[in-house]
Amino acid sequence: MSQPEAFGRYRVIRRLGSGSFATVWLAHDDLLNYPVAIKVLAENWAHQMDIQHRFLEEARILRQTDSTWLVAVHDVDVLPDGRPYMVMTYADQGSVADMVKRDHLPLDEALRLLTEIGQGITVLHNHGTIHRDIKPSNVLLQSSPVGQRVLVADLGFAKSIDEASGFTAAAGTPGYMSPEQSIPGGDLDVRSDVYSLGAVAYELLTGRQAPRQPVRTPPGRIRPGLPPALDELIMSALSADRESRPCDAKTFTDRVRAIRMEPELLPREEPWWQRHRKQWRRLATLGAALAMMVLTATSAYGAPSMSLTPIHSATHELRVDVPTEWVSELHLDMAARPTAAEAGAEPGLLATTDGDDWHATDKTSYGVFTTLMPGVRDLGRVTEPDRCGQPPAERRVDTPRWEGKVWEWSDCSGNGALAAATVHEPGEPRTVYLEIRQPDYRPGLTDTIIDGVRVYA
Ligand SMILES: Nc1ncnc2c1ncn2[C@@H]1O[C@H](COP(=O)(O)OP(=O)(O)OP(=O)(O)O)[C@@H](O)[C@H]1O
Repeated sequence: MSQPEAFGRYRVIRRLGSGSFATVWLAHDDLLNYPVAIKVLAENWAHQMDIQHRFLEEARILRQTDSTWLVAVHDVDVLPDGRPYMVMTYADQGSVADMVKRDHLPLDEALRLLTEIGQGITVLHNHGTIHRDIKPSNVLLQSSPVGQRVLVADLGFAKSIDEASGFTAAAGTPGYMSPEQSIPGGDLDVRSDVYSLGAVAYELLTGRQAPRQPVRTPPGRIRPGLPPALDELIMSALSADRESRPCDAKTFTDRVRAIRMEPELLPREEPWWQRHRKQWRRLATLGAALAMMVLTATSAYGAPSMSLTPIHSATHELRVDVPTEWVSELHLDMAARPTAAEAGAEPGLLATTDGDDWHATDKTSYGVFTTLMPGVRDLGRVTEPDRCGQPPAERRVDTPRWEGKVWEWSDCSGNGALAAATVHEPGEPRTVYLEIRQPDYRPGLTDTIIDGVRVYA
């Protein structure tokens, strides 16, 4: 697609992206000296009256609501070839979808985003509008002098509450839309948006899309330590029966806000040394004082409230979430075992209760070792099956993010359980090798740790 020079008085800078119906460009308003985003309806849709009507309706709703929590529309016009366009606030920090892909969000940050998204949807509900397509990629982020602002966007499927109670065509995005939205002719109300808010909440907290209906796994099972009230709220929002959901976005948002205001409900996710990790990173190993601190926490092994701490490699290429109780020592360049090193494993990141004894399976040490290897490596080339005096149980990893294999020794020479895994992102010729040593055999925890691994380019 060639880049136009300008739309009216707005000088085009670059393309921001395209959706099903439109392309969005970054442009500059030279008169007011301000960047704007311009959404132009695609040529193939521009002459369909119903699509054109929907496009202008989106612009009208955004103009009329004029809210801090919604993308603002400053102007609409039509190009000489008949394509309508709208001039919007430019969200310079991408979308919540980018953010979730990039980072494991601290709980308070996830709840802040959720509250602000909920406020945007509340504005729409008060205006008499159902959004019908709430998802992380439709929530944009903008820098502001007082911090980051959330802007709910893309009202392409929005519908007036009055019209939605009659016949409504199926519309929305699978994975985020309520069960009733997928039934053509189903009548809708604001509780469809509450379902989508529940799905967004699930993803913000776990980094994973909410499961398909019926949803049986509460987010707290994937991210241990969430306040039970939050688990309950999200599971109720994701109910197939809309009578069981909070009755509108305001009710949902008020409950999120109340949970966020109860400090005792929030586990401390970030130990103090992690907040100063730049200074600590200079040290290869944390000292004995920290080891003492963590020894006092060992009674919490396996407790349902166990929290995870994100750990980054020195180059920030790798991130892994490790049970906080295991992080008494942090080694940024721990050598891999000889077999793994021969297969190309670099020295890696180790968070553990005892780094000296990490490779000795006849000694007690719990934690997570992770490193990167070039290419797609089979586990059998990276580690040996006879490490714990018994053959491992083998299973496959097959999640939307990771493919690979895990070997698990439920009792490794009487010193707890050991898991070794090689995983790669589909189509990515780069393997993450992990070793997880834990006091007892919990494959769910192994899966949570693997699922939380992130590799940055
Ligand atoms: N106001 C804006 N500021 C910055 N980027 C924007 C803005 N509006 C949209 N974008 C970006 O432009 C791209 C296209 O957006 P658009 O809303 O047309 O489609 P989409 O949401 O990606 O897909 P679909 O509408 O098919 O679900 C997206 O990457 C979106 O993040």
